[in-house]
Amino acid sequence: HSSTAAGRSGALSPAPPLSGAVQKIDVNPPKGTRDFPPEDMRLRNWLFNNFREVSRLYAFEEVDFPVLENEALFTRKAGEEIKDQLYCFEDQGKRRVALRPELTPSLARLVIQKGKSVSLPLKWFTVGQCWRYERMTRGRRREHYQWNMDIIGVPGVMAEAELIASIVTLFKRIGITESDVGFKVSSRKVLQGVLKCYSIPENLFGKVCVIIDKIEKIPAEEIKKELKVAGVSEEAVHELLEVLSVKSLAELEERVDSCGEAIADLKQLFLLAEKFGYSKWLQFDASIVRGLAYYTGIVFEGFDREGKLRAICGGGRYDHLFSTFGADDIPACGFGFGDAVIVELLKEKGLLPELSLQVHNVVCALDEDLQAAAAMVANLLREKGQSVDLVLESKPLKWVFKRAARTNAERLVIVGSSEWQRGMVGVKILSTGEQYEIKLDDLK
Ligand SMILES: Nc1ccc(Br)nc1
Repeated sequence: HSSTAAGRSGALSPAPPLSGAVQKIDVNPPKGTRDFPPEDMRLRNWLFNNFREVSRLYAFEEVDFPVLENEALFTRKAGEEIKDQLYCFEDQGKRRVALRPELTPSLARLVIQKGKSVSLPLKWFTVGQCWRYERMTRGRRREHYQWNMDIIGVPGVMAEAELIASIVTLFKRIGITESDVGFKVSSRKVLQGVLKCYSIPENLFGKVCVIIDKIEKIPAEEIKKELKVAGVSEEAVHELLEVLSVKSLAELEERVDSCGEAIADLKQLFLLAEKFGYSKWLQFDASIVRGLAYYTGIVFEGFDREGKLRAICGGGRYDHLFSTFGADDIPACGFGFGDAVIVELLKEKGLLPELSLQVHNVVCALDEDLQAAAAMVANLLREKGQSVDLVLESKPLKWVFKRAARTNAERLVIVGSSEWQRGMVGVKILSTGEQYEIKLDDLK
């Protein structure tokens, strides 16, 4: 809304074209993006307030970053979809910039920027909009909001256990139980072990994980071909795919002796899950790798047990992200929790909350020259912390009653001239219909 003098006086506002034929703008938001009209915004605020409350319970500090970042933050060379779909452009200063597709690189950038001025461990959270440029052929969204929680500076799996605990807390708060969702958990150290066994160079690790993450999305032959093109030997490819189909930690222990570290981490995590009281939510699943190149250890994703939806959330350990930005490495882990799949799940489970506009008072003047008096009454109530929907034009009482019903007002405060002369106002309690007069000073 223009608050400049020009806006008020209209001095600079353009004159309507003489022809009167004004081309109607497209009132829809850009392709792949959403508006949040009041009802949708109430649901979003309800969800985000739960994100924030859980973050507070776990003593995480809120941080935020620009949605626009230097493109270099995301130009990893591991063939990730997130890179292929980067929403990037050259700005008017000829800088290569991008709308962030995820939040972790921004977080790492800020941690490096803060350097020695922050003491570890850091526990930071943010809720931010993330973008991708998806060819509209697939008609998917190009933006979503993610809740991110990250623990920076803790090498042990207590950090991952704490992060998963926070997500369990969130699920419980919104009515989701372990019969609705679970977490598939694995460790990328399993793959690292295999690659080492077959002396595949370390620098292929990220790329191999990104390819393997597509295992349920593209045929195995395609996976094998991409791995071979990436430089993985035939026998290593075979062993990789074998390992991914292992069904239990015990079986993994038997099969691959190079997974010692992975198994130790996973055993520790399942033990901690027991202590945290959420072991029923977890299951080992060797095929879980996640599609981000920078994970290096435990990885996990929240899934719906009916198998109808995409992953609800996902995360893991990323101990070398900082060195890819030219800084000293700091052990780190975190997760992202999107705002879309969870709403689909709540719909499926009939758990969407009923959220309506709630107003304490509708205040109206019975005639034009009492508008100022009505404004005084509104001000008095607002100073007492009460919400007031002040009727801003003279309207028939019938209109006011309808308005009060639509805003679920608790009561109607009517300013009429005879009452006002006596320092009184009329009150109608809308739930009971009870009606009475009250001295202005006694209005609370
Ligand atoms: N990374 C990303 C960004 C935006 C959407 Br929608 N999905 C994934």
